[in-house]
Amino acid sequence: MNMLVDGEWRTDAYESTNDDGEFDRQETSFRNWVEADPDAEFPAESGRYHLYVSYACPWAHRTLVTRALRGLEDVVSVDVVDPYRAEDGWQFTPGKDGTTPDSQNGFDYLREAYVKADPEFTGRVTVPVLWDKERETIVNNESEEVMRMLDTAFDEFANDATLYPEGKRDEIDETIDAIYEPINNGVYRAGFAGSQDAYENAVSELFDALDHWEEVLADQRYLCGDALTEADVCLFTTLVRFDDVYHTHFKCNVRKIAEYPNLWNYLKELYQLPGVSETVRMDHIREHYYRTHPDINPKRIVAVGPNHDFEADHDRDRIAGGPPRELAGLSAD
Ligand SMILES: N[C@@H](CCC(=O)N[C@@H](CS)C(=O)NCC(=O)O)C(=O)O
Repeated sequence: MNMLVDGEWRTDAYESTNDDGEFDRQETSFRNWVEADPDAEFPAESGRYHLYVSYACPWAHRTLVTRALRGLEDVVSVDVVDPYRAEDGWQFTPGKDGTTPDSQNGFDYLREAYVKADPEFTGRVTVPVLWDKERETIVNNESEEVMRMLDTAFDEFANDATLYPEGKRDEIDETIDAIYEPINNGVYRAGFAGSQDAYENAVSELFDALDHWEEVLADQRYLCGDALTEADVCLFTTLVRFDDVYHTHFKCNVRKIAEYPNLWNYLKELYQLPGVSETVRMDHIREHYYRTHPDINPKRIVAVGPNHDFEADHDRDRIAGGPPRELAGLSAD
């Protein structure tokens, strides 16, 4: 695998599975916070912060969905890397459909932004990255924290559709934690497993968790009750990729999401919220996964199905609750 070591790009640097063949996800390293306080080190301001993302990445996708749901498109800018991550890591390939140049630094590779932020940086070069245009540095590259900052620090510039309402915060945090290991990271633990046991454990935990949430969603609108929250954003970005890539490429093939009536309708409802469909680029998702992991898919052939219609009607209005008023009135198209 490829990473930076003391600011130098290395292609032979680390093992991502442990001795039992289990996938180990590394900790991210830039952990500063944007705050709604003009005296903070990183104060929330319109036009000051920038996201580097890949449309392929479920972690980066959380930040894009939050930005869309809070109406922050004109407040926080975005650049999009090439979905295909080759030897040199995430790359800017303007001209390829759906990608952008690096509008902030003019770099060819995302790793250059990491080195600019820390010339001695050691670690993986991951998306998402929240970049501060004023200090010219990385604020944070941990998706859960970037999502939280977009949702809570920018209220002055955002709509009122908070995804982290007071009174629900503990439950939201607990739910985000509860779905992380078996579901969000579980698909990776299955896909990158280096042993049969590690794979089977991951898959069985994954489908137990999906079965559980399928039941919860039978008579509850969202993961934490009547109101849409950050926990739903976190589940959404895994569910929307599931049948196209995790089911086949990561061998998570006990069931498809489309075979779970409640999860499937819930997924369609979230997809149809204003601004969300624009954040879903299935071409980038497919290309990234099928081409970027040659140890799993050596011929790099990109699977073409299943072409779900996420715009099809959903049945979630049968359950109490619904999207926040700010979003309910807007049409998805
Ligand atoms: N914990 C991080 C994980 C981010 C992450 O692993 N992103 C992947 C893309 S899906 C990445 O950039 N991987 C590059 C690499 O590992 O070299 C977060 O949630 O932000």
